[in-house]
Amino acid sequence: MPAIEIAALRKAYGGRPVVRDLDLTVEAGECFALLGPNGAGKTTTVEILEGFRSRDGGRVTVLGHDPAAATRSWRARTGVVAQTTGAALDLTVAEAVRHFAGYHAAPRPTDELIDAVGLTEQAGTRIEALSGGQRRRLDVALGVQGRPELLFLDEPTTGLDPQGRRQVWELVEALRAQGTTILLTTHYLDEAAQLCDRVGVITHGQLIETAPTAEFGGRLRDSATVRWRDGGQVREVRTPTPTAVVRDLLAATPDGEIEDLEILRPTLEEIYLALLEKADRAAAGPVSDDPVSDDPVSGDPAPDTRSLRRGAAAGPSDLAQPRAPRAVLRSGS
Ligand SMILES: Nc1ncnc2c1ncn2[C@@H]1O[C@H](COP(=O)(O)OP(=O)(O)OP(=O)(O)O)[C@@H](O)[C@H]1O
Repeated sequence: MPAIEIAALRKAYGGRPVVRDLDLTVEAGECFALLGPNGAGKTTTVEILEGFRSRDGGRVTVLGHDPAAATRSWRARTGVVAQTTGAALDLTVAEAVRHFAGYHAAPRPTDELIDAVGLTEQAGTRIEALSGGQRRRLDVALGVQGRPELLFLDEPTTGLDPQGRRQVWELVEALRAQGTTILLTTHYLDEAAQLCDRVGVITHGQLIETAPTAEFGGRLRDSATVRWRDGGQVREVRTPTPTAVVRDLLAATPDGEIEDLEILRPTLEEIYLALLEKADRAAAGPVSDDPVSDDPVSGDPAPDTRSLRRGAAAGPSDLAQPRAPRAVLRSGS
């Protein structure tokens, strides 16, 4: 049985829809990352799944139950790291952890848990005296304290320093290895790529893309940028067929040496931003969906390889601003 099943979920605030016919299935043991811009509807969706927010329509099943009718035993099987902390500020870290241990049947040992989130030195510090990042670490500790089957992580590493992020990642990886299902919302694409099996992108309350992390972006991922230098000028073409572009370039290069030739693939972040731009364009009006006639990342027209020859005038897509995608091949002088 999937850990989470959502069908046609709807939610509006004051008549304004913020979750619109959302469908999603998360399998047991899976880590799923929900990405999306501010206000996209991520927290609203997650809070409905947690049983903390009502829905207006659709079917939702979490660990076999409707969270709208959450029971104590069902809650004990889920862990929540929300965006805002709930622990009393005058407790020390250790007191808070011991206090919340009482809510769980088999809590993780206090010292082990505090150590796992890197708060051992702050165990005797009052929560009100912790930095924002240290409080976030405590939130994470309290969310995983009850060894949940399903863990909701709402932007768990926002505000953490790089070391804190790594510690939370290690904790999440350990939980995954133990079979915990994880639903993670994040603005960090590297975090989604590092931790999760699948990612989904939500914008305007709709899921516009769901894919295994390795396949995220579909044909956007297949788009490449061929960049080279021609007479001191940087030239650039975006294309789904970089080999053909390089072949044309070589044919037009008498000495067989293309200066500063690079073939670059879009980063996860570029793919994500391209998906959002496309969704924004679709929301604003009809767009072309033809994979050949449009460059899927830039939205530019497909390159005319005839214009690649040295000395030929470059069209607008040929000279698009370089955007520093990840290099996968580099050659040249
Ligand atoms: N209780 C509420 N009453 C009215 N509007 C709300 C309420 N909670 C959220 N919203 C609105 O619903 C929309 C979606 O909010 P939500 O918090 O789900 O987005 P999000 O994707 O989690 O954003 P972020 O990345 O900023 O956390 C936003 O426009 C927000 O202002």
